[in-house]
Amino acid sequence: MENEAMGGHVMVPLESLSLELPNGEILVGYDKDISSLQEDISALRSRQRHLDRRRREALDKLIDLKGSIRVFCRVRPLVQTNNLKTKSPVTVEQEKIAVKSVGIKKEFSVDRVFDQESTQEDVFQEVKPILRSALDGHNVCILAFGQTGTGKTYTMEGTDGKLGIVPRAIQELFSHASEDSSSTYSFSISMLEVYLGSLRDLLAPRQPLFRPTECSTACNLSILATKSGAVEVEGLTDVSIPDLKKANQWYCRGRRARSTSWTNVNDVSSRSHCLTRITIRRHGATEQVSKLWLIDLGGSERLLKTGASGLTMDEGKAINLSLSALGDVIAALRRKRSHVPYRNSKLTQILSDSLGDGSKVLMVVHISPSEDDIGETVCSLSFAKRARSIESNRDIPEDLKMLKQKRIAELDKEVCDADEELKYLNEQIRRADISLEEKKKLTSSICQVLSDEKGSPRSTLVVGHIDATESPHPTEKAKIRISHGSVPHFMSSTVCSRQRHSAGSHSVSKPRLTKSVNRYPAELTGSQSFSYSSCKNAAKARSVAFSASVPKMKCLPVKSDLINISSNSIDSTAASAPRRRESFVSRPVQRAPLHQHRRRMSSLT
Ligand SMILES: Nc1ncnc2c1ncn2[C@@H]1O[C@H](COP(=O)(O)OP(=O)(O)OP(=O)(O)O)[C@@H](O)[C@H]1O
Repeated sequence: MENEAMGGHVMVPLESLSLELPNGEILVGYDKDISSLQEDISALRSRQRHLDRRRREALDKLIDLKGSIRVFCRVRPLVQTNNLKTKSPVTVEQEKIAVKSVGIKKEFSVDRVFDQESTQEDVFQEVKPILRSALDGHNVCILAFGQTGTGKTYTMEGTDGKLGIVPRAIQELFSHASEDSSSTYSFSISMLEVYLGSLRDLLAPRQPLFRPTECSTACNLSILATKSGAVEVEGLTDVSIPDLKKANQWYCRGRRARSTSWTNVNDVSSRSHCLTRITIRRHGATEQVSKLWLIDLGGSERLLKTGASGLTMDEGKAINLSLSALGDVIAALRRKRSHVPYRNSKLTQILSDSLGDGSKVLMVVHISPSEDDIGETVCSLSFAKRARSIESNRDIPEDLKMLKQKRIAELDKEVCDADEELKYLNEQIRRADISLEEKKKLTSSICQVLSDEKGSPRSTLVVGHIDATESPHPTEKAKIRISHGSVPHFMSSTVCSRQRHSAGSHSVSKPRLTKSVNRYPAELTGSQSFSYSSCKNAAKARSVAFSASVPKMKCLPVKSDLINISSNSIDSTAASAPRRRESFVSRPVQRAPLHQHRRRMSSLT
């Protein structure tokens, strides 16, 4: 009987596995399989490291070319309170905003304009690349700036169903971390508010409500700078966020703490800066730590309002001071000045290690399209112009501009291609790791069975389960469940079999077609199998070139708790798939005794 499926179980000839049997005989195939698999994984990992390095370099160049301090402008839709009858003085193009009204005619250039119809998704797509920089180890700052009511909180936090940058960024970080098999990441979150020049920890254990003028210890945090230049807020709560759910819970809690102050203390949040910090730890050969700051700045209209008094005036002054200090710092960085005035405000002190060299800054300036707000709109755009790190395209000669655009497009493509290929490699490594694990488990199970039996090689082992209808001659006696570790009586060697075995080990068996095990055994359906040669898209096509150095692979299904080692006659999918038999069938001397064992098996059925 050729078919070794018995009682719904697939019988696996041991010559398909490479093991040292108790009698000293070596069965070739299995160990080699594991070591080849390990080699494959190591080749894939080395390709992954190489690609990741290339992607990082390209992304870094890309962001620097686009400007390490970038400025976007978002125009809020008109709201009921605006004068809807007059025509909006603001007109926009992709990178330009013109403000025209009586006595005013100004034009501003930014890196990207989001008009009134732009969605949260549109904005986030442009933010995404800078998040990769944060994951790559750079400190990153994303700031929302603008007059009160122009949509800073809408852009950063969003609303239900229209999530803003912060929740999307958190989601993106976790999603990337789960896909990247080259490193492991861990994240933690802190949230604080800068109000009237003091720092308030938004994630601190709850305390009785207090008025801002009566700040307790919770808002007297101080800023420390380490020798290496890193900045830390002393005593600031930093909560580890192991998963997205926990991250969102803590973020919501911080938001609530901010709005509670607002409710109870008369509009505090619109007169404070709210800072969310995600600390990213990338664990690899060395640990890399970076900070992602997501900042909802206080409303800038306070700069222009002079009629305020009392607490409102103090708040206005505080915001005025910190925003102009921020403008000074960014302008000094842009001009590459040797002295950068970080110490002029708490806000710039906290951010001093995240605005300068090696950091990436993105400022989203918010404006209102209404005629009523034209003064504040011009003011906000002037701030943006000062902050922008690169010369506007208008000041660059046409040929240089084209050259730059070309280079940006090339780098963009390089990053995208590398990303796609990395995704593909990650998946391959994940699958190969699963296969390796399964193989190791199988080996140890087989060793267990063999050592239990002391000195008698078995011809076949049942290591999986198949549909009973596909098992032509089920014989209960012939089953060996590896998990039980027990061996049926018929599997024990007899005097005859031992004689045959010793005779056979000296003779060359006739070439008989044996059921070989796939290198990556178990239920190899088309969708589960993977190889470079099956690549369909560009990234996959590139992998084909690489496949010359990496052997083709097939994988185990993730959920397989029973390993179905298929035989040709049982698994038609596997039968049609290319098999790697050479490691098993080309050693007749080693197969001989097993071949004879199979004959004995056949006679039992
Ligand atoms: N792009 C937009 N699309 C739809 N609604 C928006 C948009 N921008 C802002 N809004 C709405 O305008 C209102 C004011 O927005 P938001 O509170 O975000 O402004 P803000 O700049 O954060 O104000 P503050 O400085 O007082 O915190 C909100 O109701 C918000 O939902």
